Amino acid sequence: MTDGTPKLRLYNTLAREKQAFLPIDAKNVRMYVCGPTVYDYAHIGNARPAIVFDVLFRLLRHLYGDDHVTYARNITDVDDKINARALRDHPGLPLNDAIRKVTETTAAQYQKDVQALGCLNPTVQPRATEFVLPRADGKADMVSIIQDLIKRGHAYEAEGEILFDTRSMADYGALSKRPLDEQQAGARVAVDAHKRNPADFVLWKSSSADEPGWDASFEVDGQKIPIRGRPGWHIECSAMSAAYLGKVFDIHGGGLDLIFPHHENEIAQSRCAHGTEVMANYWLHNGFVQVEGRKMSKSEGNFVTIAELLETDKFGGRAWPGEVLRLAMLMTHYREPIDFSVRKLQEAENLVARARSFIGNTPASNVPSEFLETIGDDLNTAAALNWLFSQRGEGIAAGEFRAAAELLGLDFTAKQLDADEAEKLTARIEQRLQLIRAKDWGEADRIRDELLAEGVQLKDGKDPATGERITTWEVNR
Ligand SMILES: Nc1ncnc2c1ncn2[C@@H]1O[C@H](COP(=O)(O)OP(=O)(O)OP(=O)(O)O)[C@@H](O)[C@H]1O
Ligand SMILES: [Zn+2]
Repeated sequence: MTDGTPKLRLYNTLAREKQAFLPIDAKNVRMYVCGPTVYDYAHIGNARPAIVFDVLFRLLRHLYGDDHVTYARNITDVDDKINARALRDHPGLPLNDAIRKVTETTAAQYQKDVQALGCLNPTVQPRATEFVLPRADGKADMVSIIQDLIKRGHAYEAEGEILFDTRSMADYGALSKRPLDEQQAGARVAVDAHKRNPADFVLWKSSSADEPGWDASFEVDGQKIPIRGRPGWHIECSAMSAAYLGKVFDIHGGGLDLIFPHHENEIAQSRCAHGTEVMANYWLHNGFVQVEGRKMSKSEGNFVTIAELLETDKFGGRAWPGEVLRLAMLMTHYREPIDFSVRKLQEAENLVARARSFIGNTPASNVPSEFLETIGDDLNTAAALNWLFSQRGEGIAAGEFRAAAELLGLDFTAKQLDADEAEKLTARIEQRLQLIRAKDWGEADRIRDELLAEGVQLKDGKDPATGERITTWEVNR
């Protein structure tokens, strides 16, 4: 950074090309990422945006300074899927209590999951329900944004709903490159008879007595229309991003599936409510985690939860450490699809083991400039990791290796064992000794390699008194 300009280029979905990243304010670089809808455990697919944008957050902090980046990732805690889950799981509770139970446990589990994957906490994690009605602190809220949209002629009321009028925005569809006419062709007109245009979407919908709702009233053509209701999904992000990052900010991220309709509609709402040319300057989208060529998703039922992967033997007959999953994700460029497999995790685990034995307990020094440049080229973690591992033993110092890995959020130093871990370790060593006695060398080696990847090095020897095989261990710190 000799000329003072950060070397970062990002593929911008809005422009369909890689562009030099120039922040609006280098003293406060602002990024918003759509977070989880908290009704169920997060799966490996949901882990991908958390990891990818955590790497970008770390890189931005590296380039602009830790205190000069604001990263907001919301928690969607109002959604019809949440209501359904609350009714199913807690039929005895009043609906609001049941909903709170579902959202609080799911959100807490999500925090635990992403922390285990080495993700930093975002600067702020707003919850949608706190941004529905006008706030005492004057931060942006959904009801006021909807009212502004009505006032500016971009929204209308029909059958107890407030809808966004897509025809009122000249360049609606610019992000997904779907012209309105195309969208109209396949629309189910009969179902949406109350809409002016088939592409119009809900900003606010009325709630029945047994649905969660907020008392709001909207002024339409000089008339107050009270609607006890709930927000549409898209308006949540328009409000929370404006609340923390302002009307126009730098980066907006999420998975590829969010480009349309979610991000398209966020843009429509925010730009039309605020009268701005853009909502965010750079739109980034991660590719899918796939299983046999299909997107991992709850509705497909082809998912493994993060908790299952880390804590049970559901995937590949064993539990996997968080940094192995993280590395496995970063071995593919964020815009490419990842086919998720046991082999991929094993490959990552081998690399973790090699990195551990190389780094030992060396403290971190400087991030090598070639590594930084490669990451700065549209977050090319795959190429950067290739380069890094090819340099091991070829001149790069262990401290530089460690600094580079830390920039990706990969901690390759071994942890100290607590009592619980020590007990588990003893059991695995005993299990391995039994396998050796049974001449099952393959399985015995697998346990040794697994432990190595976790930072525990086994040493085989003989008890000098009895001549019996014994195993000692040390932690690579
Ligand atoms: N298979 C996947 N690969 C990569 N990203 C994904 C995948 N599935 C969901 N995401 C992303 O995870 C984030 C969290 O989204 P959300 O909680 O709404 O998940 P979801 O859409 O309910 O998941 P699902 O698609 O399984 O229903 C979004 O950015 C979404 O794009
Ligand atoms: Zn969003």
